[in-house]
Amino acid sequence: MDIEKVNSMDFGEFVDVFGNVIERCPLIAAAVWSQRPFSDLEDLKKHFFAFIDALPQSGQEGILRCHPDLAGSELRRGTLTAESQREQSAAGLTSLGADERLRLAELNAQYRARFGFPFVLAARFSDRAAVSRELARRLLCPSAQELRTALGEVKKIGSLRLADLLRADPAKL
Ligand SMILES: NC(=O)N[C@H]1NC(=O)NC1=O
Repeated sequence: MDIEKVNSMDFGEFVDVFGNVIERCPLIAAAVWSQRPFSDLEDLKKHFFAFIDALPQSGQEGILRCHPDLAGSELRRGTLTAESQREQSAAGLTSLGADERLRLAELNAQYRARFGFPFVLAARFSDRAAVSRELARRLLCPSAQELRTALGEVKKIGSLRLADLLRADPAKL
């Protein structure tokens, strides 16, 4: 899909296509549509990220709370979004043993209790061992730093999803 195609989309089509660039936050795509035309993919990505950066902390935490746990109950129940399912599969989180799943569930619960939002990590840049390691490490970080790190991961996830939609090299997005 090229940028002319993106710029020609009406509101409904744009939100259908880009509504899950930021997990379960179609409002962001709805707001970005108003900024068209976009000069290129980089410009499109910048608008998604500028919206996130402009939110108050409560809104940024809200975005994090829209993310399902990694290897959590939604994965078990089969209720993840298609994108999240693919990402969690790519990191090997769909084939964890019972012990590993339990350990991740405990760490996820500790993280949520400490920060008030779920642990977010771009799973496609990771694997099952790195997810637990990173979760244990970030659990010890100061809250303000952790909010910044988590939003950085949301942006990595969004970049990869945009790259998939536009079939571009994520490094150039
Ligand atoms: N909790 C969390 O990080 N979830 C996200 N990560 C990812 O790569 N896809 C997701 O849904």
